Order: sequence, then structure tokens, then C-alpha cells
Amino acid sequence: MTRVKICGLTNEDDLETAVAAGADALGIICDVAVDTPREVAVERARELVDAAPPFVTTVLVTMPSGPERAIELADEIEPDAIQFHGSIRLGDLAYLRANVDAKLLLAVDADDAVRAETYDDLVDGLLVDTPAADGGGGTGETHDWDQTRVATADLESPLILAGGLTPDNVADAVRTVEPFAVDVASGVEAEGGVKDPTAVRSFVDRAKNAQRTAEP
Ligand SMILES: O=C(O)c1ccccc1NCC(=O)[C@H](O)[C@H](O)COP(=O)(O)O
Repeated sequence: MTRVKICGLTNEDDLETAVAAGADALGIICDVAVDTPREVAVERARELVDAAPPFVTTVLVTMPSGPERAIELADEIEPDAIQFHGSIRLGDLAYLRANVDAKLLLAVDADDAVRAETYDDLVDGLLVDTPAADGGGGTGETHDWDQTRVATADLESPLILAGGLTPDNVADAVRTVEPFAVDVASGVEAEGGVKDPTAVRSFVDRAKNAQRTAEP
């Protein structure tokens, strides 16, 4: 069954909605070099991580200025996993793997998904997204899922599919790409930074049941 990450949580009500809906992972955005209504301060990120129940993975989504800042954020927020967006050097990933007590996830551009192989041994999961020109996520834009499926077919790391997913298209995306997990931020919002509970429930349900509801 496909796992689901609900990303860009800014408050406890939305976090509880995501958990009750059956989300496997909760994304909290902090210290990103782009303007987004989903970013929270370090203290808030720590509070949200602390509010998550057992058996649900907390993911810090960040674009740190360098590896030392990433280590600082990991120490202060204590997430289960860290997801990096923007450019990051291979050497920094190896250094972080040795120095951070969290799983490492890396966002790669769907237009360059073949490059995901370069990072395959260095991270615990690869997220194929449709980023903005500045490297940030949350664009609400889909990409060519057939191309992503082909480009990532030989990856060892779990593949997380992101970019423009919504309750309406997630089942189709899951059936096309067959990812380990899907990730959504703007596609389940009522307004910037606030989730729509009905959309969150529908997204989780349709992502997890996509294979069962396939057309004959
Ligand atoms: O969501 C943001 O605003 C964001 C900003 C900067 C870096 C990462 C960001 N989001 C990361 C995610 O994991 C999103 O879920 C992913 O990019 C998909 O977003 P969307 O297309 O809105 O579902």
C-alpha cells in the first residue's frame, strides 16, 4: 500500500487531521530560502514534531545554508527524517549521513530525474518533485509521470512522488508511477498554510486505495 506524507503543516489541528486520516508522515517546513505560507519558525517546528504520536514519521523539510546548519536544525527540532530541497553537494550528504540521527530524503527535479541515481547510495529516500526555479517545492505543478516512472525504475531508494498531487489525480499518479509514497502540500489546502480536512481525508484514502480502485 502506498504511504502518504502530508506536507507543510503549520498547526496542531491540521496535524491531528492528517494523523486521523491515516497519514504515514507529517512534513514541517522550516528554514527554507523561499517565500512560502507553509514555513514555520524553529520553535514551532519543534512543537509540531513533539505533537506527533508514535508510529507516524515526522519530516523536517528544509533548505539549509550548509551542513552545519542542517545539523543544528536536526538537534533543535529532532525530526525522524530530514528532506532537503535546493542544491546540496554529494560530500555534504555523506557528511550529514554520518552526523545526523535522522533519515535523509532528497528532493530531485522531475526534469532531471535520471540524476536521482547519483544520490541513490547517499540518502534513505528520493522525492521526485516539480520544483520552482529557486529550488523550492509546493508549486502545485505536476510533471510527466510516465517519464518519472522510467527514470526511477532502477533506484534502490524508496521513491516518493510529489508535485501537483490532489485528491482528484493521486490515484492515477500512484497507478502510473507505483511509488513507495506520495507527498502533497498545496493540493490539500483551504488556503496557504491551512489544510482542508475533507481534502486531506480524501487524498489519503484515494492514495492508499488506488490499486484496488483501478479500472478493469
Ligand atoms: O511547500 C512548500 O512551500 C515548500 C517550500 C520550499 C521547499 C519545499 C516545500 N515543500 C516540500 C514538499 O514536500 C511538498 O509537499 C512538495 O514540494 C509538493 O508540493 P505540492 O506540489 O504543493 O503538493
